[in-house]
Amino acid sequence: MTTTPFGTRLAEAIDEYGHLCVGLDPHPGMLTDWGLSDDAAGLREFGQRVLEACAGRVGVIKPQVAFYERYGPEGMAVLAETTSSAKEAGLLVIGDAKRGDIGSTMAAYAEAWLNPANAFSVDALTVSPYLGFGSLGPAIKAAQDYGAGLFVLGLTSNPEGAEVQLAAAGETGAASAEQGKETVAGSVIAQAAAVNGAPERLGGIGLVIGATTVQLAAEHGIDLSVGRPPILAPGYGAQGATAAQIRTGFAGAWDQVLVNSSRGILSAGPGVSDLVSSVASSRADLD
Ligand SMILES: O=C(O)c1cc(=O)[nH]c(=O)n1[C@@H]1O[C@H](COP(=O)(O)O)[C@@H](O)[C@H]1O
Repeated sequence: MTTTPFGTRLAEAIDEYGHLCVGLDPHPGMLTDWGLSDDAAGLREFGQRVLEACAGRVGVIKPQVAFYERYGPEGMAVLAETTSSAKEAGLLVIGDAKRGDIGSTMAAYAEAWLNPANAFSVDALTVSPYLGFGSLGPAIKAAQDYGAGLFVLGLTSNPEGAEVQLAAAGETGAASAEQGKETVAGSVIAQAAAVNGAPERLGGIGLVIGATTVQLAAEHGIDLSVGRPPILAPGYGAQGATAAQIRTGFAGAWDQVLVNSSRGILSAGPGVSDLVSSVASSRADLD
């Protein structure tokens, strides 16, 4: 059975449901605010309510793995269950696990998260290239083999990211980068673009570019539209970026962008109808 490539599936989801991605970040304080227990049962109920609010209203959700991992095996079982229910409801799932390791270990992470036969299988995974872009090779191969996607951390939304991401690129990275090659992030972004080639609509190897930091791309001569990577843009809402700033910041790359909102949506809970209203107003704000 051939799977439609992730870039194509994501482009269709954006066309149908717009640019909003809802983040499932069940902070312990949020479970309490929702009147739920701070355990796996609370986590399960949280996920069911968010999925009910999202199904048929957004195209993509992004569970943040750390909030499940902290409940041990029971939490990870809830993650697998929530992911599988989301897929059944027609949602694309980005697993936000930010994996990154030496190549041989990266291959095992890629199998765990991208092989559809495995319990945590997601449509796309967030990965860190800061052990060197080449260390992601096995994950890129797995993504291509399984028709899955990756979102490679480029310019992250947190202010501390700049000390690494905007440092001068070393010899190897700079030599292989054709644009924005002066910085580490520019080199990473250029190498992701090279893997994508020239896709019709969106490639399978995406980037994470913070909604709060996107202006750094233009300031450092980085063209985000080369290779048409899908772009996951966290930072809308709780971290302060507005829809107007995001549209201006991404400019010509806007049709590649998926804007994540986690606390901005979830703080409307615990009622499903309030979550639905919050999803609708964020979608209208962004679209
Ligand atoms: O990869 C991510 O999703 C990510 C990258 C980044 O640069 N900044 C960032 O905030 N994120 C994630 O996006 C989500 C943002 O959550 P809110 O600030 O509550 O909307 C969290 O799950 C973060 O882990």
